[in-house]
Amino acid sequence: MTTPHDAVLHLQDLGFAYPAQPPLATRWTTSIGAGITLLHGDTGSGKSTLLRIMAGTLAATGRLSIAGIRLDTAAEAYRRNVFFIDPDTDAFDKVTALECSASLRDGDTHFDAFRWQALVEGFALTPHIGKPMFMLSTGSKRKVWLAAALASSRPLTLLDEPTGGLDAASIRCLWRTLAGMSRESGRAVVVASGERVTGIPLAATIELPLQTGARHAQRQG
Ligand SMILES: Nc1ncnc2c1ncn2[C@@H]1O[C@H](COP(=O)(O)OP(=O)(O)OP(=O)(O)O)[C@@H](O)[C@H]1O
Repeated sequence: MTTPHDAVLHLQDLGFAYPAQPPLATRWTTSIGAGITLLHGDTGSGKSTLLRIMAGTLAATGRLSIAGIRLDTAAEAYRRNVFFIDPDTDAFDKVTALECSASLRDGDTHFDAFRWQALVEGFALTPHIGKPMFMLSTGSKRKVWLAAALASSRPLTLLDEPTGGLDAASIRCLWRTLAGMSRESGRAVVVASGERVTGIPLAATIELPLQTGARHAQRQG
């Protein structure tokens, strides 16, 4: 089990509820270590909400830290350590896929340009890379974000339903890449999915809904 000491992301006493709704988390403490962690639950169980909280874009009670950097005291540094794109965003609609990719790697000094290129080819994105994002299909947009996410060197990458809208060949490319990344030290990837993930080694699985007051709720694999 990942301890706070070897955690990439540590959550301490996390609490969150939408107004007039039951809490999604109550004093939840857990550590997410290197490798692939599956955040698994049915529709509406809170996967996207928890990803936004982990990304530091949705406020919750409790304490979050990445590699020791706390969100409450060093928000900018914390967010620089996370790669997260809300799949519903229209923030990149006016730029081309290539410009979007450049903006997503901005400030990421160890961005892996070779892996990015391999992913662009593996996702068959090459014919679309010069098009404005608003012209791309849901699946192609997701591929642009995934290529940037998987080539990023940020310690924490958050992927929300990454297979949504992807063709079978791209899904195979995604899992192959994630399987390779599962062995990278100091790099944590959280995959939120309503489907179980088989065929790649998982460091841990977090099941939603969370147990009230759960401590280290995840189980291995
Ligand atoms: N802005 C909001 N205000 C109030 N309730 C919300 C808001 N966003 C989500 N919810 C509710 O919170 C719960 C969790 O939503 P969330 O989108 O996090 O779940 P999810 O597991 O990602 O679902 P899906 O698999 O459908 O994407 C749902 O009941 C949803 O209706």
